[in-house]
Amino acid sequence: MAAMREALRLACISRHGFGSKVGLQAVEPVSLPVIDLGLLGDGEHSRSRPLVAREIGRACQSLGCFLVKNHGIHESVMRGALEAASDFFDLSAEQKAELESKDMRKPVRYYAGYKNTNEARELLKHYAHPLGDWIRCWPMTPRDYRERMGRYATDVRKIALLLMDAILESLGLGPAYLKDELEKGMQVMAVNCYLERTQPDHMVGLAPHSDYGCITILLQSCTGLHIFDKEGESWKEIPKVPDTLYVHIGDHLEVISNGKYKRLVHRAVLNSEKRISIASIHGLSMNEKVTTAKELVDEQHPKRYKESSFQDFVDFLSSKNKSTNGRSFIDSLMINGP
Ligand SMILES: O=C(O)CCC(=O)C(=O)O
Ligand SMILES: [Fe+2]
Repeated sequence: MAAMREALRLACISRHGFGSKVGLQAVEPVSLPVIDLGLLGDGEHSRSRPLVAREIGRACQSLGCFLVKNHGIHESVMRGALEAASDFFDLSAEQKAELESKDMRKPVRYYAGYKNTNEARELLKHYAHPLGDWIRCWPMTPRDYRERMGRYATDVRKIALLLMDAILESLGLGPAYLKDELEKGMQVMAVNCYLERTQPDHMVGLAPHSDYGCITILLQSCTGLHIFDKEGESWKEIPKVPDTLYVHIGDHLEVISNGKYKRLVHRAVLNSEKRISIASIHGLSMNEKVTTAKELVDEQHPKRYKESSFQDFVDFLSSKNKSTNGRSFIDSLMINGP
């Protein structure tokens, strides 16, 4: 009887839909390119650098994501960040509620999805760059949260800058392209905690979406991230590969590249254990407009996106469901519509 109910339930859930209801249907792990960052960091004249940049470009253009190894972040720093996050979510509901807000504009915000929705997710979102400006707004408890998360934030940002440099190079944009803007850019950390999957499982993780920034670097305690593979038209699971970090493309890189590199639609599902993920989102600063590189616009490739800033994204989120007709942020930027 239970098996029949399960079979019926699986048959009811659309296999490829973008719907937020995520069942237990089998989702294959995806095979991801693994980029050796050790070969990128050797300075601009390293012989391997152009090859690695090309490899990154290929990954951006095909799947829209890849893993990085030899990234230089010590295992203890990554473990420390995951533990600090876990310790924060272990605090009492009252303690966490002190940071609770529905205001998307707040630089530090706690949100418990299970309170009002069927999302079994808690989120602590905080700005992280410039770190000195924001860290004093981060949670004061657990006592070592700021130190442990701060160390990871600093390290992961270095990787983001290195990767953005290589990604822009792979687009044929000069070595100084957006260098200053990225140096001054935003880093937002979405620290997520998903409850373990229980039966009956009417709860979901995180609904399908793309991230607003240029790139997202994700650290996870166990599997639960799915990406939408456009070619296979199916969801695929991101494996957890020891010592690697996972990277995917956000809306603003799609805009810069005039659609050559597409944002990656992804979702999170529940695991049989509590899951922590830390998504570090990197882009230009609050009021800096992101525009399509003019080098990538010509008669055959007319400009496809309007310019926008991080502030525009936050405003968009704040007005969602009021005036956006269910459209995503990137849809709202497309000159000829989605
Ligand atoms: O938990 C995950 O794996 C994904 C999190 C995510 O997509 C986000 O925070 O934007
Ligand atoms: Fe995301």
